[in-house]
Amino acid sequence: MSTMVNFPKYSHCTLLFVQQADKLLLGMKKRGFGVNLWNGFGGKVDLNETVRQAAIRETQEECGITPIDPKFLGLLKFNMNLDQKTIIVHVFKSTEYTGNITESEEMLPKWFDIDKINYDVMWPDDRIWYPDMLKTNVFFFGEYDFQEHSVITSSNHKIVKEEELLALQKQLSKIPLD
Ligand SMILES: Nc1nc2c([nH]c(=O)n2[C@H]2C[C@H](O)[C@@H](COP(=O)(O)OP(=O)(O)OP(=O)(O)O)O2)c(=O)[nH]1
Repeated sequence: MSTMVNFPKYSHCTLLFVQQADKLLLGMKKRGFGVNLWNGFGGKVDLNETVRQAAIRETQEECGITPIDPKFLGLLKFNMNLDQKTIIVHVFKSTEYTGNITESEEMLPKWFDIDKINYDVMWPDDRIWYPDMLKTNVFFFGEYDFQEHSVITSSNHKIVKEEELLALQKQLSKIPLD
């Protein structure tokens, strides 16, 4: 039985990664939630857009590129005790993009060697699910209880089938994927 604490208020976010061979494009968040942490590109889904549209838009806004054919590969559910809300994050990955990588007001983008990713300067859950996110054709679901923004009190990460992920997406989010 799950011991996770679910809060009534949900917010729906995206996170998009660009991975090419042994490199991953990340951005250092320059302001707001998760400031100074390296992360994929993303943010809140706006009214009247699909989750995938939000993932593309946020990436364009934050680092100037348009990701091609982003694949939906994971869902993260964060129960934030401090803010008394649950954040649902839809995770995507692209291998191709158009445009030039540029710094924005929100993010400083940089390519990392995958084997040199420094999880000490990232959200604490990232070290749990990145290894699966970095694989090909692996789909995952994770649920995390946060005490403060840097402290996880319980976690549950699992690999799922793509159909299960799509069913979970429908269950957890009223916003359509496409
Ligand atoms: N890697 C990782 N990303 C997380 C975690 N928690 C969390 O919200 N995120 C991501 C999801 C979103 O991409 C981002 C938060 O979105 P945001 O607050 O920057 O949203 P936004 O760009 O719409 O911001 P704003 O315009 O309202 O300032 O952080 C986490 O634990 N790990």
